[in-house]
Amino acid sequence: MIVFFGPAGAGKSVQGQILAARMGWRWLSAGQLLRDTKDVALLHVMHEGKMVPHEAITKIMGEAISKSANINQLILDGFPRLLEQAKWLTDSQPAHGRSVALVIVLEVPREELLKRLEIRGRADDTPEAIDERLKIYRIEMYPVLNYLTEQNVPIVHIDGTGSVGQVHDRVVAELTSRELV
Ligand SMILES: Nc1ncnc2c1ncn2[C@@H]1O[C@H](COP(=O)(O)OP(=O)(O)O)[C@@H](O)[C@H]1O
Repeated sequence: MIVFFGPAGAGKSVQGQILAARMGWRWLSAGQLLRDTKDVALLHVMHEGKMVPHEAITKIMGEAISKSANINQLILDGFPRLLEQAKWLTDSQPAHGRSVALVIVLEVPREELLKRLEIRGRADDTPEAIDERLKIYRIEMYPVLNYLTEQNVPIVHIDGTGSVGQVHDRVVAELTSRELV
């Protein structure tokens, strides 16, 4: 599994989808899987930019990972976001028969994130929800990355600015140097 990590607007989904399409891998986006449930209570939480309950997101991600048994490599996007999710993921690695090969942290300055989110204009991209999501990221990123470091999960920080193609090239160069492609 390769995890794309970063704040809202960093380009996790775009990069995750391009990489999956190019390599024949599967892209599993927490946000997309949650939206696909059409569950009114979950959608309400998402609309406020808050995190959905642990049980809900781990059930959805766990099922999606289990259903992907025949897929060579999985790209996780937007999961794990919280420490308890990171713990769940490393604890369930043996059950899934997969481990996290690399965490890619996409780095983009705040002003650029805000510009990108304004252009995206998704239903849950209200100023309040964006603020809340960026705040949660600032608070949670260190516990999650520290925990994964302690677990010897490789982490790389990649510059997420520039064109989609430029960022993709940086990602592929990193995966190539680690012999993951
Ligand atoms: N790992 C997660 N745990 C809990 N809630 C999540 C998680 N991932 C996504 N969500 C919910 O889905 C919303 C949209 O997430 P996502 O599509 O990844 O967009 P963004 O990258 O812009 O935050 C989040 O604001 C949150 O409510």
